[in-house]
Parts: sequence; structure tokens; C-alpha cells
Amino acid sequence: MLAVQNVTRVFSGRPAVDDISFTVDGPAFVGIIGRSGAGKSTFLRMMNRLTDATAGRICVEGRDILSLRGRERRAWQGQCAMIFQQFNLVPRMDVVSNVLHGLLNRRPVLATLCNLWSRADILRALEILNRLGIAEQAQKRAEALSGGQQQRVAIARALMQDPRIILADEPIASLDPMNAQIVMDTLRRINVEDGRMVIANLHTLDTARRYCDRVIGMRDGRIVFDGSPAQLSTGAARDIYGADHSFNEAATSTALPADSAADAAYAAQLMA
Ligand SMILES: Nc1ncnc2c1ncn2[C@@H]1O[C@H](COP(=O)(O)OP(=O)(O)OP(=O)(O)O)[C@@H](O)[C@H]1O
Repeated sequence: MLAVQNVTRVFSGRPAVDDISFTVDGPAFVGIIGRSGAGKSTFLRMMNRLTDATAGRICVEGRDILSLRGRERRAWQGQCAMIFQQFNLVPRMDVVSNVLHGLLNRRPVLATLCNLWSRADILRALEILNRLGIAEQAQKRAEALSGGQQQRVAIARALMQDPRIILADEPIASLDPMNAQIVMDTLRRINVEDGRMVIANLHTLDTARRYCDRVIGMRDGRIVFDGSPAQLSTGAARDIYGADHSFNEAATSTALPADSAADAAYAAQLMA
């Protein structure tokens, strides 16, 4: 499904991503970990063509998406939705309009400027919000929601694009542990239930171990680990983070609560 072949991105003579290659066969949940500056965001930005690569190919079902131009490039950007650490919602706009903005690059500019959405689009946005457990927030301004709710709105906006791949750049880095768990559970559901590939840059090892099928470790622009969560030992993590023997895993932990009341309530909602 995805083949990353010898991809490099150089900024001012220095490689931010340095000749990386890997393949993913199905709609897996892939976590990318590594210290700040390892090249994780640059890779995601090349995947969705926000940043050009200096060299290499990224093939999705046989098509090199790095070579797409103009309309084809924009169509590709619609197929791989991006989720950001800071949610990137329009704060003063209501939730459902924020979700509808996932359709931006599919409709005429004038219709968007006049806020003209079809009934079918609005119903779909509400359906997605309902699926993510935040339908009752639909009419509130985005800025009135908690961080975790805002990130779920951002996920809803991404789903509105009906993407094949979801790229999440540190999606829980601004959230408290409970909301971090809710957002990660939501991404996992979308991965499992819809069969959409998720590639998430993560800053905590325990999150990568708990949610990912596969973990890629980057250091100085290169892949230094590629394996299952079970293979991600403390020693492997030490290599990825370039740390010495004093490396303490707790420093990369969100300390997710395993059985808090909020988790139980969310789990009940998922099973309803
Ligand atoms: N637009 C740019 N211009 C110049 N250098 C850049 C640019 N974007 C990224 N870099 C550099 O590329 C390297 C990798 O950055 P990148 O943001 O990809 O790392 P990261 O692993 O995502 O780190 P973080 O977790 O802090 O976001 C860094 O040295 C960064 O300074």
C-alpha cells in the first residue's frame, strides 16, 4: 500500500530526513518516535505534499505521490488528512462549520465564502460528530470546547475528507492524560473500523507501545528502529533517543490512566 523509497529532505545543506525507506502493506497504525528535530514532522509534511522532498519516492498503491502536480497534488492532499498538535480549528466558528471545512478543497470558493453547505454535507458532518461522541457540541464555538474535544473536532474534519490515510503530528502533545487517551482511542477506532491507515508522530513511548501495530524510530533524519511495539525495548528506545544509561522511560510517558471513570464512560459509549 505504502512504499517510502530513499526519501531525503535537505534544508540549507543539512538533511532533516536522510535517505529513509520502509513499506507498509495494509492499513496499519504506524507510530513514529524520536527526539525533537529527528525529522518526524518533515516526513509527514512530505507525505501530504506540504514540503517537497529533495530526493526519493513515496508510492501509494504504486503511484509516486511526490511527483503529483497541480490538481492531482491537491486531490492527494484531500486523501491524506492532517491532524496537528494545536488542532488548527477556526476558534470563533461553530463546531459543525469547522467540520464542514474538511470539504474546502472539493468545492467552489464562492460557496465556501458564503457558507453554503448542502443538507447532505451537514447531515454527514453531524453523523461524524455523533460517531465521535461530540454531536451535542455541534453548535458551540470551537474555542468553547476542551482540548480533547477540539482534537476530536479536528479528527471529524479530517474524516469529512474521507481520507485513505490520516497523518497525525503529535496529536496528543497538548492534552492531559485522560484526553490523550480519548483521542488515541478515537484514532485507533478509525483505523480498525474504517481501514484507514494512520501514521502518527508520537512523543511518548507508552502511547506508541499501546496503540501502534508498528513503530518507526528516527534519529538525526534516519530510521534507527523499525519493529513491533513488543520489540521496542528500553535499550532500543535509548538508541532512538540517543540517551545514555541514565535514560528514564518515565520521561517519555503520558502516564495514561488504565481504568479511570472517564475511560469507562468512553468505553461504554463506544459499545452502545
Ligand atoms: N522549513 C525548514 N527550514 C529549515 N530547517 C527546517 C525546516 N523544517 C525543519 N527544519 C529542520 O529539520 C530538522 C527536523 O525537523 P522536524 O520538525 O522534522 O523534526 P521533528 O522530529 O518533527 O521534531 P519536533 O518533534 O520538535 O517537531 C530540524 O533540525 C529542523 O530545524
